[in-house]
Amino acid sequence: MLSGCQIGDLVSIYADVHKKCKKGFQKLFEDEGKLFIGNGIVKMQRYQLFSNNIVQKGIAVEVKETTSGCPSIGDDFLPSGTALLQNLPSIICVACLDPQPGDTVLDMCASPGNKTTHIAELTRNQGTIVAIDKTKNKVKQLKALCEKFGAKVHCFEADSTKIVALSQISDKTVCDGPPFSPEAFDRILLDAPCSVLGKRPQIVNRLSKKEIRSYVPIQRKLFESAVKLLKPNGTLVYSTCTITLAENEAMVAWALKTFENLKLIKPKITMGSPGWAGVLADEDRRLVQRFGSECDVDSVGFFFACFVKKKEEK
Ligand SMILES: C[S@@+](CC[C@H](N)C(=O)[O-])C[C@H]1O[C@@H](n2cnc3c(N)ncnc32)[C@H](O)[C@@H]1O
Repeated sequence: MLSGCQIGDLVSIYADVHKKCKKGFQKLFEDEGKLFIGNGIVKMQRYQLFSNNIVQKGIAVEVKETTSGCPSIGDDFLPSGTALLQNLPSIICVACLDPQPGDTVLDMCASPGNKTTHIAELTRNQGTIVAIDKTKNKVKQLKALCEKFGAKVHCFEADSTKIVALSQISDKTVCDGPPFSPEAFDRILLDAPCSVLGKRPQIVNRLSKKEIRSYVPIQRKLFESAVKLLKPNGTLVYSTCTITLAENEAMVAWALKTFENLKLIKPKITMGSPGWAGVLADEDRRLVQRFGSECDVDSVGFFFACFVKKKEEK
């Protein structure tokens, strides 16, 4: 922000891709990593942003136009607790989990709880919903969001790769938290930790190839827990907000090969494009749902697949 900028001035907004612009820099910043992203109106002056001992909170520049075309939608857009804005594929993937009143549902990787609250809404708060996340702070966020929306959810801090009991537990219910008896849930959402390459807008990504590849082992372990915890005839939705073949189609191919009792099914809503070629049979590619830049629907990069657990024949 240039010296002399006044509240109400129209200014251009740039991303500093190479992180070279120092806080409080007074001269015009020039760098090849300076990327124009939109225009806005000044709401705070330099001294409010850069003086010592100032708690930097609030809106400094109100965005009016963006190169991405996305509207600026903050917390003030709608009254608190009335609606939660989500990207289209995230909404569709929970709609395809199709939770019903009375169902016992597990959200294995739930924080901050966007999909959990949607699940509660679809069950009309008449299901038994269990939501897990790995760290204390994330569970705090999850509980806060559920509370804000009046979603009746049992939230627990746990590693979802380690939540399956070795055998049936008779003296406790899923509401008491993990470990859970095998085959305890009607529906399971595995919205897996992933390389998040589908996020938009994404001006720059600093993940190394090693980091991008690091998610598959944990996704497989989570999948193993999910299959064990699913009731026969139960529904499992696996989703990621990334675009790699390894975390998406290849994960589905691995699951179908590893768990003979798992069947890929056609989702209730099919707005996504077929999966990428290479690892899945053509009929299976048509069942999985891929979203992203080269797909028909204009949305973030996202992937999901719906499975049903076949009943064992006796
Ligand atoms: C894609 S985010 C979930 C987003 C969430 N479903 C939503 O819609 O708001 C993945 C989450 O998985 C959590 N996570 C990662 N590893 C986990 C594990 N082993 N057990 C449980 N949660 C885990 C992360 O903390 C993160 O919050």
